[in-house]
Amino acid sequence: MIEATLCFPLREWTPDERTGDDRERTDEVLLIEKRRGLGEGWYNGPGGKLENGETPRECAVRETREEVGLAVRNLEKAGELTFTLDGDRHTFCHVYRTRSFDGEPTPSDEARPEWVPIDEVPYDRMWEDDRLWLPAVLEGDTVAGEFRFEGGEPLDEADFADHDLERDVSFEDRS
Ligand SMILES: Nc1ncnc2c1[nH]c(=O)n2[C@H]1C[C@H](O)[C@@H](COP(=O)(O)OP(=O)(O)OP(=O)(O)O)O1
Repeated sequence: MIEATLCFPLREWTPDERTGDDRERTDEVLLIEKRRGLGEGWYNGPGGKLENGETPRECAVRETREEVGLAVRNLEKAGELTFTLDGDRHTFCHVYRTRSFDGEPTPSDEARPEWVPIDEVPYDRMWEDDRLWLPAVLEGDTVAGEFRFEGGEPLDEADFADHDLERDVSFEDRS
């Protein structure tokens, strides 16, 4: 089974007096438009597969740096998601959020970053399961879930079948 991570950097959006942009204050989340690999063309958080010897937290920090050039710190564990394919466990994904980071997001070969107000997340351009668990993560809750896909590899072309989801979960493993 693949072990992977997702990281959702958050910031408070403040009105811009210079440009007169005075939309209501809201949080924004840094999403990426994936340029290659699994989920290509869809929005997601920065993240990817663990490398040898790496902890999930180290992986989330590395992937966020590699994909969008942001140095994230103080990651808070927000979710544990299992994706199954045709009844077999395919990917186990650790989800983090953070409000601590240095740098400005910049595009890479893998990803185009975009700050998005949390009430405008483009769920119609994301993995089908994201709309089920990401709102809770962006609201500060914790989640654990299993999301079942059917139809064979690759996972991003399989059909989303059903799921189980728990909120307000505590994680024994603080990785
Ligand atoms: N169903 C679903 N919803 C939301 N997010 C995901 C899924 N399935 C997934 O695999 N994912 C996430 C988990 C990972 O963050 C990415 C997939 O990682 P990938 O881009 O393949 O990993 P990298 O290590 O960056 O890839 P390569 O470097 O090997 O190209 O999607």
